[in-house]
Amino acid sequence: MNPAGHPDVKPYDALLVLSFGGPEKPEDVVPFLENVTRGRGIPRERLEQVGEHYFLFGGKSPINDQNRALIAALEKDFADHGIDLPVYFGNRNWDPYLADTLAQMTADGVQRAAVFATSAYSSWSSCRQYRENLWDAVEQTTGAPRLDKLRQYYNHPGFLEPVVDACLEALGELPTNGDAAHLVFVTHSIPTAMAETSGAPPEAKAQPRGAYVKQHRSAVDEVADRVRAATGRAHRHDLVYCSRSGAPSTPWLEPDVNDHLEELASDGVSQVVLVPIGFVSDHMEVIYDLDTEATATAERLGIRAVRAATSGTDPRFVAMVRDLVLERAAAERGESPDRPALGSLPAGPDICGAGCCPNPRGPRPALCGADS
Ligand SMILES: CC1=C(CCC(=O)O)c2cc3nc(cc4[nH]c(cc5[nH]c(cc1n2)c(C)c5CCC(=O)O)c(CCC(=O)O)c4C)C(CCC(=O)O)=C3C
Ligand SMILES: [Fe+2]
Repeated sequence: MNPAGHPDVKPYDALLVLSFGGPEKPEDVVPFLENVTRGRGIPRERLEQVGEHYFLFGGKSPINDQNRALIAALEKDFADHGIDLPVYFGNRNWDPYLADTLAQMTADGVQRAAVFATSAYSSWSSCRQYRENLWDAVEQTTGAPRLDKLRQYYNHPGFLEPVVDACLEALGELPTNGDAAHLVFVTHSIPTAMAETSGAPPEAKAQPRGAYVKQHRSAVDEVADRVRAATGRAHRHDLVYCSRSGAPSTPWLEPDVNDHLEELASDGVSQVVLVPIGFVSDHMEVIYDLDTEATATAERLGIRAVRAATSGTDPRFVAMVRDLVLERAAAERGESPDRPALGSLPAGPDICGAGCCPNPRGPRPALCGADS
């Protein structure tokens, strides 16, 4: 508490919500895809397909609106808790671009901001690439504020508890309350090489190499345990992947959700809940890869599929962001805050380890790490 009796956010004077970005209208789709894939060797064919996913939804991704809704919920939550902290919004791949937002924060006199990225797990794509983006933006901005990226939150109760409830709700929509339903936990596929080096530098033989999959398994087991405790039934469950990209010759994490559904159908499974455990809102991967493509696959196979909700603006998820800011602020003041974490892995570090989650295309400077 600060002298006014409000939670103490010192040394922070702003929060930055950092996300992926997405197109807002059809003309944005191609330039957006160019931003995402510059220098990545994504085959032209794949890009055309992904463009079609966006055009199917009018050329607009829901992700920016969802982030604006999260920010509105955060502003209300902060106000309700007597926290005076402006919230800024910056993206990696689309307007509002991170560099523009940082220039605005600088002009507004922000000195030191906490950064919340809309990506819960560790890997180059989901963590270090955002840290590289922060470095680049700070480099371009004279007098930029100091930025502290908040820890990964895949095992935070405020992230996992809404997922448990979403599973229960989805089960309730199935005949006989999803008695025999499989829980199909889905996350974004990444190249297996990126998955292996996630969490630690390539030369490290020790834990936590392979953090991306380990973190997902820990989250999945925790949710499945809690669903079992609530229903009194042990639902069979698996971790599978969506949105594979890249060259066909590069191995990515498998099985793909559609192949997995084929497998389940041949085992006689007739009900599934698709749980987007890798995502925090219903962006394009969720509404296309799961709600459109995987749902059509399930239908074709005679499997009844219900998709569980993402955290979105669930009040517990919003409160988690507040808790992460307060936790980090306390740590930066030299206190020893509680670090809530569920499952088999401890709360992640505030400062990423040296060389963790390396960039597959070679080292690039990144903010918010022991090697920054
Ligand atoms: C781990 C991970 C997350 C989850 C963590 C996080 O949220 O950050 C994520 C999220 C997202 N990915 C998104 C969109 C895209 N990702 C692509 C390509 C890629 N993603 C990768 C990984 C991830 N991606 C990778 C290794 C590539 C290959 C190219 C590269 O090495 O970078 C491509 C290119 C086309 C294609 O090939 O699919 C697009 C359009 C959107 C926006 C959705 C919307 O618009 O609503 C979101 C939230
Ligand atoms: Fe992606």
